Amino acid sequence: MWWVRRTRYWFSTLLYAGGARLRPGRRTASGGLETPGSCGAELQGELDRFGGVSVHLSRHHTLHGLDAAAFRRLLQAAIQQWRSEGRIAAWLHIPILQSHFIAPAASLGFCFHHAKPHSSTLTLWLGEGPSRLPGYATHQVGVAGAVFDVSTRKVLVVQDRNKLKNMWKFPGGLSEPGEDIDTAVREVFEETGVKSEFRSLLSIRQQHRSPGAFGMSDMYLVCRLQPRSFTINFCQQECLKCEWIDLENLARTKHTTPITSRVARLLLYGLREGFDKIDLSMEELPAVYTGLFYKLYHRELPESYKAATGAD
Ligand SMILES: NC(=O)C1=CN([C@@H]2O[C@H](COP(=O)(O)OP(=O)(O)OC[C@H]3O[C@@H](n4cnc5c(N)ncnc54)[C@H](O)[C@@H]3O)[C@@H](O)[C@H]2O)C=CC1
Ligand SMILES: [Mg+2]
Repeated sequence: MWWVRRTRYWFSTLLYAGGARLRPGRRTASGGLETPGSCGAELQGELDRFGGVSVHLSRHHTLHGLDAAAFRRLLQAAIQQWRSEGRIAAWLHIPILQSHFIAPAASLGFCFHHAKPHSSTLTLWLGEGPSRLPGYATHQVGVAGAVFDVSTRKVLVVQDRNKLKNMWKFPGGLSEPGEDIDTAVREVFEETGVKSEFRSLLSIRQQHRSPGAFGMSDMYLVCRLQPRSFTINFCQQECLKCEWIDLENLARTKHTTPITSRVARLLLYGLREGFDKIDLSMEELPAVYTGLFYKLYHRELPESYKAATGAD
């Protein structure tokens, strides 16, 4: 019951963060603050395991109607308190409709950490020396499917409608948050109408400063998929063409991208020597965090090694 544990953890951190909870005062009719100790506006934080304080403004109903200057005073008092308590960082989660609190927070040293469609998160390092807070996510993950039919030796390829050069490539696209590498199965179906099953991971490309990733880094993974249907019904918005083509032709043609050409040669090698020579197969394992699982990809380990400790 991981969620029971999580709920308990949340309450205990909230209680432990009692010191991080402030009552600097209440707004008066004139917009000022009354003396500390009175009830009213307060910034209630949760302590994280590193000693940082996290404040979710959406949980602070007393902030409604507060102007930027009053919020700045409240936050300034809170920062002073957190410093005196030895907190190492402050995290401020601001709903988009309370974005007028961003400027006063920035004037006190807060910077953007990340933004989601309906909220932004700002941080302030309070510890010694330069900030040790990790940055936000830096990569996007694109997954493509090399759908290969062993009996006909044909592989499914598309030409992108939005590209300047029309090269053959494997159908694929960006992984949604929380989605597994078998994004490839979904993307292949959405782009081509062909149903398939995941077999293995074949290659990983990492590229930095990618224009398609808003200047961030791009991981592009190609999977080997087994076709479960063959009729093509391709997406007209994304693709110009979609065909089953001979694998040897794909390995030879100039009308393809270098990565597609390399993976075609990898598939040819697998076809001749056995796919176990090229496949990174997948196994689902329990994570150290209770209730969570992950998928691990590597070359097949012989049974005799699976339980081995490494000692002779
Ligand atoms: N070597 C290869 O064979 C290639 C590999 N890739 C990799 O494929 C992955 C991405 O796959 P895609 O098929 O491009 O993604 P995708 O299939 O998830 O979505 C692409 C579609 O999103 C829409 N779109 C994207 N950016 C847009 C924008 N700025 N404005 C409006 N619409 C927009 C367009 O409709 C586009 O057709 C990346 O990891 C990339 O590195 C991409 C091209 C070639
Ligand atoms: Mg695509």
